Amino acid sequence: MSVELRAVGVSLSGRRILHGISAQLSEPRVGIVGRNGSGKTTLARVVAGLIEPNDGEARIGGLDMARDRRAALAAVGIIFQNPDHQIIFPTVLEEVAFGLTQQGHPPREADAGAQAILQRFGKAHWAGAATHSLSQGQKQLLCLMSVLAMRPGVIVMDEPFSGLDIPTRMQLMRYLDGIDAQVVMVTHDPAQLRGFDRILWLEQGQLVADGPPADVLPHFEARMLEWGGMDDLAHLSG
Ligand SMILES: Nc1ncnc2c1ncn2[C@@H]1O[C@H](COP(=O)(O)OP(=O)(O)OP(=O)(O)O)[C@@H](O)[C@H]1O
Repeated sequence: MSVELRAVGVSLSGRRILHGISAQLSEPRVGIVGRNGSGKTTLARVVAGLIEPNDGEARIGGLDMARDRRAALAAVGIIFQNPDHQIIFPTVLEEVAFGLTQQGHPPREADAGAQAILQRFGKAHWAGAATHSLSQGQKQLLCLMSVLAMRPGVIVMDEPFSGLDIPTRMQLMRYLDGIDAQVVMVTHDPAQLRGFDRILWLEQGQLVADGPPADVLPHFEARMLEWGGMDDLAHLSG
């Protein structure tokens, strides 16, 4: 699977948010870093097909995700920062089965698929559990299992570990290690990108660096520390 961004430009509410982003992403683990407001979430939503670019195009496996929603449902899974915005069903099994039903699987098949993924993660006993009773980390794992049940080629994650304590984060990162799908992950924490293959660094909606972590992250961290030492918060509006 490969994500292809060709001169992607996005305007929201009349404001230019992304400018001419081009990248062909075929590496298994791709990180997107940048300051608050640099356009990371917008780019992640473009990759997932949730935003159609005003200019250029975004494709996965040659298909335009924003125009072909059926293909998008099969090709790309999405995990957001807050699992509470994603979970809609009262029980774990219903939540996991929902995506499979949406993909067109009949109910019994969807239930079997949901059971299988719970089993794979050693969580078969969660099937009847109330989703609202889960901890934040458990909810995020539920989202991950729900997405994996749909067997996407690409998983887009937007700050998936913020708000989780260190052991929970480490555990979820270990789960990620074992996943075959390509992962495109937005974060501003370089520590979460250990083992990644490629990093895109966005500033003010433009790609300012693109390469292996060893090349990009030291510059990114140095720049963040440099900016952190300055009083520039007053300039962030606009
Ligand atoms: N629907 C919208 N309408 C207008 N402007 C928007 C909209 N959504 C985002 N923006 C603006 O686009 C810019 C980029 O936002 P985006 O959420 O993509 O950045 P980000 O890098 O993910 O930020 P953060 O790290 O704070 O989540 C910000 O200035 C934001 O205010």
